Amino acid sequence: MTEAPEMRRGCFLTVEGGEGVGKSSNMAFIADCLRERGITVRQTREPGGTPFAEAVRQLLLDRESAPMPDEAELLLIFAARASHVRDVIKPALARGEWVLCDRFTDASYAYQGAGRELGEEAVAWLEQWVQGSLRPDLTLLLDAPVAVGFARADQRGARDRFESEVEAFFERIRQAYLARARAEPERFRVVDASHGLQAVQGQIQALLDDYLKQWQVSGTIRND
Ligand SMILES: Nc1ncnc2c1ncn2[C@@H]1O[C@H](COP(=O)(O)OP(=O)(O)O)[C@@H](O)[C@H]1O
Ligand SMILES: Cc1cn([C@H]2C[C@H](O)[C@@H](COP(=O)(O)OP(=O)(O)O)O2)c(=O)[nH]c1=O
Repeated sequence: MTEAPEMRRGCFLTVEGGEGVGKSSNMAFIADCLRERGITVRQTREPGGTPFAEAVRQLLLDRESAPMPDEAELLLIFAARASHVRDVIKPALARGEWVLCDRFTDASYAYQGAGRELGEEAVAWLEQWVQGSLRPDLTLLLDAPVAVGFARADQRGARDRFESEVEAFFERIRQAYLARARAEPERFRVVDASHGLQAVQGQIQALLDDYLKQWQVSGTIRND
């Protein structure tokens, strides 16, 4: 008999993409799709997810923050992540919950590794040190041209510290995300986020249905 997904160790699902592609708009939709199937979902975000990490987020996003070296930005992101991983993500997964996270370490590869041009090596080292073997099981990459994302993000309000960067920064980020998706096709699902919200949600629903079938068939239990 196939074991119900909620009986196993939880699944770690992340949502990634550039600015304004619709991550925040789709988080509740994804959580609802999973809950409708009886799955317990812990919805969270990065940078953030714990009081400490949310304080670091303020520092990172605030345009009035004192200028910081790119290396300091990367270290702050991993400082926040250490708290989030230890206090929220790992305990939830151990309880068998599904963790749905708005951005995770793929964002560090894309924004700091490629956008800030710090390279992959420093990110990979911090990833291993801070996370151990913890990696997302499934990553939905919402992809849209940079100009499309910004036209949407600008409707939302004033730009934060990251959003104030030049267009070339966001082109590097988009290409880095797409390259990561090509390198790990079994983990990534790329969603064409340039369409309207309903069409995007249709794609997401189909991808999730497909993934849930796989999850039920394989009966995967990971041992971190
Ligand atoms: N597929 C879509 N088509 C049109 N507008 C969208 C779509 N997805 C999101 N939006 C709108 O674009 C803006 C940015 O979306 P948001 O979800 O905040 O993006 P992100 O979290 O990826 O930066 C919001 O005003 C949202 O209502
Ligand atoms: C998780 C993470 C986020 N970020 C940046 C990307 C975003 O500009 C910012 C905040 O993320 P987010 O709240 O997802 O921004 P938005 O909804 O505007 O897309 O943090 C990094 O640079 N590196 C990281 O590792």
